Amino acid sequence: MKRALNYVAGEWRESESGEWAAAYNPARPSEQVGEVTQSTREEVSRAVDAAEAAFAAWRGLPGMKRGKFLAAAARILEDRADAVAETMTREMGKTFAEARGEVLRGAAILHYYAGEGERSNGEHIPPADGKSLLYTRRIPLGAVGLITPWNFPVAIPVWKLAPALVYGNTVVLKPAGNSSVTACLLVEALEEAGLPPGVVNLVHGSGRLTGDALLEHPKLAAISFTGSNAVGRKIAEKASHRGLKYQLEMGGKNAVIVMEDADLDQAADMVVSGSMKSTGQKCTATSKVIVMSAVAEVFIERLTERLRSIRMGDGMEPETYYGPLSSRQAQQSVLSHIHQGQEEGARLLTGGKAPDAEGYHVEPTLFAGVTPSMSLAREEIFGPVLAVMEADSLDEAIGMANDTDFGLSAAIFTQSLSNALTFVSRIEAGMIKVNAETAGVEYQAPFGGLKQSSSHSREQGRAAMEFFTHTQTISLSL
Ligand SMILES: NC(=O)c1ccc[n+]([C@@H]2O[C@H](COP(=O)([O-])OP(=O)(O)OC[C@H]3O[C@@H](n4cnc5c(N)ncnc54)[C@H](O)[C@@H]3O)[C@@H](O)[C@H]2O)c1
Ligand SMILES: O=C[C@H](O)CS(=O)(=O)O
Repeated sequence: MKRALNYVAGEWRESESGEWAAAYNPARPSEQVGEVTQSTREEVSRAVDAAEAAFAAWRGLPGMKRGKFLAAAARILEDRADAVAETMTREMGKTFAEARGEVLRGAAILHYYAGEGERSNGEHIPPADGKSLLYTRRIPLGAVGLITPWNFPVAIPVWKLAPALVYGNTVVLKPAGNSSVTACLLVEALEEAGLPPGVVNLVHGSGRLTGDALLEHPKLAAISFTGSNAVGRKIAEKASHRGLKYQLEMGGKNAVIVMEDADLDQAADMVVSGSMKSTGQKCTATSKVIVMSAVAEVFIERLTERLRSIRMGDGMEPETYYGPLSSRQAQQSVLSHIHQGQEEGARLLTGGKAPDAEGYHVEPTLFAGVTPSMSLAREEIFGPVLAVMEADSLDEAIGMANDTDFGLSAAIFTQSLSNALTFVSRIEAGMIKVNAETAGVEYQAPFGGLKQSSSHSREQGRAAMEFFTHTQTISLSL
C-alpha cells in the first residue's frame, strides 16, 4: 500500500497534521490501496513559497532546456506505463487498458510541450515609423496553482503542468483525493527527470482547505481548475475578488444527433463508446442522443442490444468494458439520477440498477421518451446513463442539443455535408464532432467549452500559452 506524501521544495514529506485519508479500490472496497497525507493550510502556503522561490531560476533557463526536462519525464512515464496504470485502475476504477492509454497520452503531451520550448513565442510587427523595432514576447506568470479532478489522474494534471512549466512558470499541484496516489507517481517521474527543487510541488488534502490556502496566498500568480461547476464557481469568486488570473474547465451535458441518413451501426457504436467508456465519467461523455423519429425504433434497438452486451467488472480484468464508479458517493449520485428520471416519467429500457456484486457498479442504463424538461436531459450525471430523445428535423434537434447550460462537446452522425455544416454552424459547443464520439480530444488542438462548461480560455495545443503567459509589446527606437 502506498503512502501519498506531499512533495515540496524537492522533498517528500508527510503532513505535520498527522492526519491521513485512506484510499480504497472502488472495484474491491475492502482493499485499501493507499493512504493520503492531509495538509495543513501552512503547508500549502509553504508549497507556494517554494514555487515562488524557484521561479526566477526556472524562468531564466532557455525554453529548450525546460523542454528537455519534460521530455525526460515523458520517457520515464512511458517506461512505467504499466505500473502507473495499475495504480490508477485500483485507485479510481477505470480499466487498465484505458489507464495505460492515459499514461501514454500524458507522455505524449509532455513530449508535445517539450517541443514548445523550441518554438517562437512572439512576433515582429512592422512599426508605423518604419524604423523602430516593434515586437511582442511572452513571459511566464509565476507560481501557479493547479487543481485537478480524479477522472483523468494523469492526462489532466499533465495538460496543465506541461505548458505551465515549459513557458517558465512553477507549479503547486493539488489533485483530487481519489487520485492522490497516482499523482505521486506522476510527480516522481518529474522529480527523476531532474526538475530543480520547487519547480513542481504537490500537496494533498481537503479540497476546500487546500484550495482556500492556495487562493489566499499573495504570491500565487494564477489558478487553473478542472472539476465541477459547484467548485468552479467558488474558485472564480475567490480569484476574481483578488484579481487573480484563473481558468476553469467544468461540467458538460453532451448531445449526439443521429440523422435519418446516418450509418446507424457506426452511430450506435460511437454512442456506446462515448457514453459508457470510463463508466461515463468524462466531461465530454455522451449523455443524450437526439435521434430522428424516422429511424428511432431501429436505432434504439441496436443501442439496447449493444448496452446489454457490455461487461462491467474490475478494471484489472481484460474482459471488463467498464469498471465501477469512482466512489460510493459517485455510485449513489448516479442511482439518484436514475430514480429521478423514472419519477419524471422517462421509460427505462435497460439497466438502472447496481448489480449485486462487489464494487461501486451501475448497469449500462438507457432511457427513452426523455423530454427537454426532464433532469435526464439537463443535468450532468457522470455515469453510464444515456437518455434518448426524438426529433423530426435537424433544426428541432439542434435546438434540443443547445437547450442546456453547458456547451462542452457535441456530435452529429450523418452522410450529408449540408447537415454536417448546418450542425457545425449552429451547435453551441466548444468541441464539435461529425461522425465521431463526443469524448476524446487531441492534445495538439485547443480544448474547452462554451457557456457554463468553461471560463472560456482554452487548454492544450498552443492555446495553453494564452493562459500560462503574459504578452508584452516592446517598441525599440534606436
Ligand atoms: N471540462 C473538463 O475538462 C473536465 C474534465 C474532467 C472533469 N470535469 C468535471 O469535473 C467533475 C468531476 O470531478 P471531481 O468530482 O473531482 O470535481 P470536484 O469539483 O469535486 O473536484 C475537483 C477538484 O477540486 C478540489 N476541490 C473540492 N472542493 C474545493 C474547494 N472548495 N476549493 C478548491 N478546490 C476544491 C477537489 O479536491 C479536486 O481536486 C465533473 O463535473 C466533470 O464534468 C471537467
Ligand atoms: O474529462 C475529460 C475529457 O473528457 C477528456 S477526453 O474528452 O476524454 O479526452
